[in-house]
Order: sequence, then C-alpha cells, then structure tokens
Amino acid sequence: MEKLNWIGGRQVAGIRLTPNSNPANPDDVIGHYACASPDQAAEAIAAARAAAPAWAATNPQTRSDILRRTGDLLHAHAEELGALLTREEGKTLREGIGEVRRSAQIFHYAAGEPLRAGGESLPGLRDGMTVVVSREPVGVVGLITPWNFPMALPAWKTAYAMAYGNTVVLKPSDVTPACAWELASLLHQAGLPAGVFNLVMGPGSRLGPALVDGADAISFTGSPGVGQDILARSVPRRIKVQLELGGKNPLVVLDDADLDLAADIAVQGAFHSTGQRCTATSRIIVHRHVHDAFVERLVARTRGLRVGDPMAPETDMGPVVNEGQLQKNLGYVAEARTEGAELACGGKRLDRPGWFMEPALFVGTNNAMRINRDEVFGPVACIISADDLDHAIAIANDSEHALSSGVVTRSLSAAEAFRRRSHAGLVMVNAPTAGIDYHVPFGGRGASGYGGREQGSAAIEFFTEGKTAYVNHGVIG
Ligand SMILES: NC(=O)c1ccc[n+]([C@@H]2O[C@H](COP(=O)([O-])OP(=O)(O)OC[C@H]3O[C@@H](n4cnc5c(N)ncnc54)[C@H](O)[C@@H]3O)[C@@H](O)[C@H]2O)c1
Ligand SMILES: O=C[C@H](O)CS(=O)(=O)O
Repeated sequence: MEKLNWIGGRQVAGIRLTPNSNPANPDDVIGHYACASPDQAAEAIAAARAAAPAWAATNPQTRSDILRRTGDLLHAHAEELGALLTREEGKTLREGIGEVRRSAQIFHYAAGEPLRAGGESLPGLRDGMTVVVSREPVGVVGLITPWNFPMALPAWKTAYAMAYGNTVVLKPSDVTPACAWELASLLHQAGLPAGVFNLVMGPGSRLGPALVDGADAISFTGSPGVGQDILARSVPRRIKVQLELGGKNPLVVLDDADLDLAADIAVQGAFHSTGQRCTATSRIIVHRHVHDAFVERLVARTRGLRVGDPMAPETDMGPVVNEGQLQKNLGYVAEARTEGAELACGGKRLDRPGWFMEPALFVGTNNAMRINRDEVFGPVACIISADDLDHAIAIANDSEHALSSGVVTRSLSAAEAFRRRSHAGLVMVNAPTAGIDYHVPFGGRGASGYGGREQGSAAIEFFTEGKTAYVNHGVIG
C-alpha cells in the first residue's frame, strides 16, 4: 500500500517510495511510504504558515473538539493501530496497544488546554493602567520524532502544539512512518482544517534542515548528535528549540530494599519495550550488602523473559527495531566483555529470522566503562556495586546524561535524599525508571534535554510566547 505525505490537507507523492518492513520478519513489507524532497518540506512549512492565522483565531471550543475527536478515533482503533505499531517497531502487542491508548489519552488531556490556556490581568503601578499578561502561539512548529514511540511521541508533540494554536509540520523517523501516517489520517477525519497539520516523511538529514530553516520553533526528540546539529543550525535564526535526548538511567537498590520488588522494577525498566526507551534502566547500582541476593533474583527473572514473536500474547520482549540497531547492541555487548565486564546472562542473537537478541545483563562493571557511559538504547543493563547511599548517588550522578533515575528502598529519608540529590529530570521511588504519565512535565537535564520540558503543565511554555501588555484606560472611552 502506498502512503503519501500530507501537505495543506492533500496527500502528496514524494520523490520516491520507501518500503517499511517488520523487524520480527523482515520479509513482511508493511507498506511503501513516500519520501518527500527538501522543497516539499518547505512547501509543508508554507502550508502551515498559510493556515496559522485562522487556526490561532479558531474558537477554543472548536480546537478542543477536534483534539477530543482525534483521541476518540485513536481509542476506537487502538487494537488495529497497536498491531500496526507492533509490526512496525517490534514492541509486544500489549505494549503497542498500550501506546495507542496512551496517545488517545494524550489527545483527550490536551483537548482541555485550549480552554485552560488563559492569562492574567493585574493592576498597573501607574494610575489608570492595567497589565494584561497573556500567551500566544509561536506560529509554525516543526516536530521531529524518533522511532521508539512512533505514535505516542508524535501525539504528545502534535496535540499540545495544536491545542495552543500553532500549526505543525511533523517529520517522523523514516524507520517508523506508519503510525505517524495513521495519525495524520485520523486528524483529518476528526475535522482538522487543511494545513494545520502537515506530514513529511523521509530521512532527517535531508528534510530536517528545511524544517529548521523555515519553522518558528523546533521540538526534537532523538539522539544527542542530531540534537546538536539542529541546535547549531537554529541559532542564527534565533528560533525556539526543544531537544529531548538520550539517557543512561541509574536505578539504585539499597540494602533495605524489597529485593523481589527491586528485581521486578529492574527488569521492567531495562527490558520492557526491548530496552528501547530513553528512560530505560541501564545502570543498576546495588548496595554491596545485598548485591549477590539481588543479582540472583535479577538473573533468574532476566533468563525467564520470553523473547519472540511480539504478536504472541506470551511474549515478554520483541525484536530490536532493525538490523543496524541490533548490530550496535551486539557490538556493545562484545566491547563490554573486552572491558572486563562479566556477562551474567543473555546477549546473544537468536537463531531465527528477524532482529532478535536475548536481554543482556552484566555484573562486575564500573561506571568508567564505556558500556556505562554511552547510551546503548537496547536490552543491555549493567550492575555496579556501591558501598552506601552517598556512594550510590555519586555513581548515579556521574554521567553526562540526566534523564531518569530511580531508587528502591523502604526508608523515607533515603528516598527523600535521593529525590533531592539526583541530578536527573525524573526521579522514581520504588518504581521503574521508565514509564511516564502523560499529564505531568517530562524531560531531562545535562546532555539529556535542552529548551524546556514537555507535556502537562510544562507544554505551554514551549508552544507559546508570552506577552505583557500595559493598557492605559485613562484615555480609552
Ligand atoms: N528524551 C526523550 O524524550 C527521548 C524519547 C525517545 C527517544 N529518545 C532518543 O532517541 C534516540 C533514538 O531515536 P533515533 O535513532 O530515531 O534518533 P535520531 O536522532 O537518529 O533520529 C531522530 C529523528 O531525527 C531525524 N534526523 C536525523 N538527522 C537529522 C538532521 N540532521 N536534522 C534533523 N533531523 C534529523 C530522524 O530522521 C528522526 O526523525 C535515542 O538517543 C533516544 O534516547 C529520547
Ligand atoms: O521514550 C520515551 C518514553 O515515552 C518514555 S517512557 O517509556 O514512558 O518512560
């Protein structure tokens, strides 16, 4: 099936069609997706610019209704879209359907924003003067998304951007265009006016620059290197830029922890969604008093994970997204062994078609090893031993990435100390480092994030500009 770009409310052929295949079965071609040219990306920006004034002036109730209807459509089609997502990205069907439902919830939540996004009126300090503080849409927003959450990420950027009156051009990952295409289709079914949402598909190296050169703001989620390129290109234009980047997320297990709970939390954080989450647990820092007892539990659980067909209900972990990513993961496993890390279990490619590997767990690692410095972005986790809470926090914070972090403890004071002293943008207490709620701010610090947080009460900051108006009533009327 051929899927085209969406520009100005029309479906537009690109310069070629690119097949998209199933990571669990590379012979299964999902569809052929149009690849836009840089000129077409510029046309999409122009279409969004033409639609911007009317959309910004559209009654908030109308904007809200369109977002709510989009959420309704996502809910109604959650099972078939979840299956498409699984076929495209490889997470299990349960996770795929869950991601579509989460996307529906995001649209439903954002549907309230046009009605909530008010300002305030204050008395001025001079006679007859009132000060009106308000927020206005930024204008045309370029949204660039990665492959690991192919529905939820486009949803959480698009829904908020449009809620506040912006028009958008979305460029999804060329690895996973199918979900973004379906989202475009549902938005138009929900009654979105032409040009408010535009979709251009294809390689970021060709289309990204056209978006950065034309939009009024760029919200990007992806790898640190690409984020840096986008930032460098956007600086001369002084546009707003938001970068949500990689993680190297630590989970600290203290000596008073419930070790069964800790092992469950570690497995979920490290290996669910095949470890392909920016918030995935990759460094598990364990108090030396409970090290062996915890590792025994974690190894048993990791060995017990059923890796296989992501459509099968019994599967716990699906394939890696593509061959390149699989080879990258296996390369890190091999390098960690040469660094002296001991492979406690897993780490091998499965002898079957598709990009499958066993989840890999290393013990005897230290925080200086490359396996504990670089983001792997796959099912690979390492145990590091720590002497006490202070030592564990020091190791946890010793990373350029600071996206998510977690602690497992029964002590309120230890939990509170960790919450205060962790450098990460997200802190989880007795919960996995991955798995965020859609109604609260999300984002990292350091090399993990730049330009403000996303979602919940934070979204308005990036997708609007502030205005402070001084009104002298003395001369009016
Ligand atoms: N912090 C977060 O919220 C978060 C969430 C999910 C994923 N991620 C990160 O995403 C990365 C994995 O995703 P990926 O491999 O798709 O990342 P990526 O950086 O390779 O690609 C992300 C997007 O950028 C586009 N792109 C590539 N080159 C570009 C350029 N020069 N200019 C503009 N756009 C360009 C790609 O086509 C894609 O749409 C990981 O590092 C992961 O941590 C971060
Ligand atoms: O990669 C982004 C994810 O949505 C974050 S999480 O898996 O929900 O933690």
